[in-house]
Parts: sequence; structure tokens; C-alpha cells
Amino acid sequence: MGERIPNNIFLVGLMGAGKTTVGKLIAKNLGKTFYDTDHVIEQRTGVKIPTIFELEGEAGFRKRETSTLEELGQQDNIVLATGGGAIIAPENRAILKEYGYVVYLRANVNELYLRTRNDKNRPLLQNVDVKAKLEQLFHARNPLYTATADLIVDTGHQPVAVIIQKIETALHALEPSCKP
Ligand SMILES: Nc1ncnc2c1ncn2[C@@H]1O[C@H](COP(=O)(O)OP(=O)(O)OP(=O)(O)O)[C@@H](O)[C@H]1O
Ligand SMILES: O=C(O)C1=C[C@@H](O)[C@@H](O)[C@H](O)C1
Ligand SMILES: [Mg+2]
Repeated sequence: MGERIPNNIFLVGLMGAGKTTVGKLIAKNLGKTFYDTDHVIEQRTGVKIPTIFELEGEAGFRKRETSTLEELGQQDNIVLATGGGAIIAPENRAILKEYGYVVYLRANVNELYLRTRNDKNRPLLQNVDVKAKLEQLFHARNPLYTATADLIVDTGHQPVAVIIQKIETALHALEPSCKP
């Protein structure tokens, strides 16, 4: 970790893990700029993510996600909420590892289900058995989030304030040269 640009915090985890919610507050507390790859992509295209999936397929969205990550990763002193699927591509994982301190917000499938079941802006969870889909995604992605993370924080049954406190405590405990 000593050779990495250490000022950025990248939040990873499944849909509903709380990356956007937690990221905004951490950025405010630490005086960093907040970005969310999903929102940046929506702003640039002028449409919501389900529309990008409809027009360009998941593959088209993933290309946009990688180029957005590449670009934002070059910035300094940011907190970045990544899309839930950003962890899939090896090149994305390399960007995350190289340019920031990676925090995995982990929650179990039941919790994620309760948080996402009524959301219409997550195309992968429309017209499917949401719990079964989340289970499949958890199974496929949990090892990748775990392997990529510098810090894992459980977010199930944890108020957002407690999650933020845990992350900030972990950051304070780091060597000064490794602190984001
Ligand atoms: N610790 C928590 N406890 C209870 N509810 C939470 C917690 N964290 C987030 N939520 C709620 O869960 C929902 C999803 O949170 P959020 O949008 O921050 O997740 P996300 O990780 O950014 O998801 P996505 O990958 O789809 O963008 C929101 O309604 C949010 O208020
Ligand atoms: O888990 C995923 O693959 C996704 C999560 C969201 O953040 C969005 O990036 C998109 O809906 C895909
Ligand atoms: Mg989000």
C-alpha cells in the first residue's frame, strides 16, 4: 500500500450496501469530494441507468463504468461510491487497488433485499426473483469484493452513523503514510 496514491476512498459492495448513503457523509466529514459512478454516468448520458441497459445492454453500461472509473481514479482526495458491479472487471479492480483505499460495505442477502426490493432504478433486479438474484450476485461477487478490499465493514443492522464511525476509526489507525 505504501506506493499507492492514498488520498482516495473507494466504496464497493452490492446494490443496497449503502455506498451512496455512506459515501456522501464520509466525504463531508473528511473534507473530500464525493462522486458516485452511477450518478456521473447518468449525468453524462442524460438518462437513467435502466435506459442505458435497454439501449446498450449491460456490456455498454460496463464500458461506460470502466471509463468513468479510469477518469475519476486520477483525481485526488475523493470518496467514490462505485456501482455494485464495478468489481467484476479485472481492469476495474486494478484501478481501485492502484488509486485508493478500498472499503467493502458488506451486508447479507436478506438485508440487501429489504433495502432494494422496491427500487426501480436497478435494472438487474427488475422482473426477477429479487432475493434469488441477490444471492447469485453475492455468491459471485463477495470473493472479489473481499480480495480487493483494504477494509471490510459489516453494514447489516448497523445504523449509518455507526458504519461511518467504524470506517473513520480504521482510517485513523493507519500509518500516516497510508492514510487516505
Ligand atoms: N446501514 C443502513 N441501514 C439501513 N438502511 C440503509 C443503510 N445503508 C443504506 N440504507 C438504505 O438502503 C438503500 C440503499 O442504499 P444506497 O443507495 O446507499 O446503496 P448503494 O450501495 O449505493 O446501492 P447501488 O449499488 O444500487 O447504488 C437506501 O434506501 C438507503 O437509505
Ligand atoms: O450490481 C450491479 O451490477 C449494478 C449496480 C448499480 O450500482 C448500477 O451500477 C447498475 O444498476 C448495476
Ligand atoms: Mg449507489
